[in-house]
Amino acid sequence: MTGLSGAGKSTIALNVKAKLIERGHAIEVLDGDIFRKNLCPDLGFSKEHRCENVRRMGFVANLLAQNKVIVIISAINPYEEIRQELAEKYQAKTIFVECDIQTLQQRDTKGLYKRAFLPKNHPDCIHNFTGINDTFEIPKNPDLAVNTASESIDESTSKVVDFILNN
Ligand SMILES: Nc1ncnc2c1ncn2[C@@H]1O[C@H](COP(=O)(O)OS(=O)(=O)O)[C@@H](OP(=O)(O)O)[C@H]1O
Ligand SMILES: Nc1ncnc2c1ncn2[C@@H]1O[C@H](COP(=O)(O)OP(=O)(O)O)[C@@H](O)[C@H]1O
Repeated sequence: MTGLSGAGKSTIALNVKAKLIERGHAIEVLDGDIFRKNLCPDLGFSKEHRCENVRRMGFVANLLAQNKVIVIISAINPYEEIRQELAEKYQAKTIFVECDIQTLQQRDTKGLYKRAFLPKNHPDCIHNFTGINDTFEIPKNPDLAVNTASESIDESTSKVVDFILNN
C-alpha cells in the first residue's frame, strides 16, 4: 500500500489483517513507521534512504510470502521506480491509498502537516515532508486504488480484502 502520511494505509491494513485472520489466513503487516524504528533506524527521508527502506521491506515481505503468509507493506513508498522494482522482483501488487491534501491537513492525526507548513526557519519545520515539500509520484498503473476521502473505512477495507482474495 502506497500513499501519503495519514491517507489511511495503517488503518486499512490492520482492518484487512483482522478480516483475513477471521477467515483463517496467515497475514502480516509491515508498517513503515514501525519497520523504520526497529529495522531501519539508520535511515532518514532522503530519496536514497526511502528507497533503501522500501527495498528492505520488500525483502522481508518476500521471505514471509515464500512461507504462504499474505504480506501488506504499508509505507509511503513515494517512488514509482521502487514500486516497479518490487513488482518485477517479487510480483508485488500496488494498492494506491489516495486522499487529497486538504483532507489530510484536516485529519493531521500526528501534527506533521502543520509542521511541514511552518516557516522554513522554524525549528519544528519538516523540510522534506512527502506531498508538501518532498516528492510523491502518483502510481501510474496501480492494481487497486481506494480513496479514503470519499469512502468509509469499511468500504476501503472491503475493497482490499476482495482484491487480496481474488489475486
Ligand atoms: N519527512 C517525512 N516525510 C514523510 N513521513 C515522515 C517524514 N518524517 C517522519 N515521517 C513519518 O515517517 C512515516 C513514513 O515512513 P515510511 O517508511 O512509510 O516512508 S517511506 O516509504 O520510506 O517514504 C510517516 O508515517 P505515516 O504517517 O504512517 O505514513 C510519518 O509519520
Ligand atoms: N476510508 C478511510 N480509510 C482509512 N482511514 C480513514 C478513512 N477515513 C478516515 N480515516 C482516518 O484517517 C486516519 C488515517 O491514519 P493512518 O491509518 O495512520 O494513515 P497512514 O498509515 O496512511 O499514515 C485515521 O485516523 C483514520 O481513522
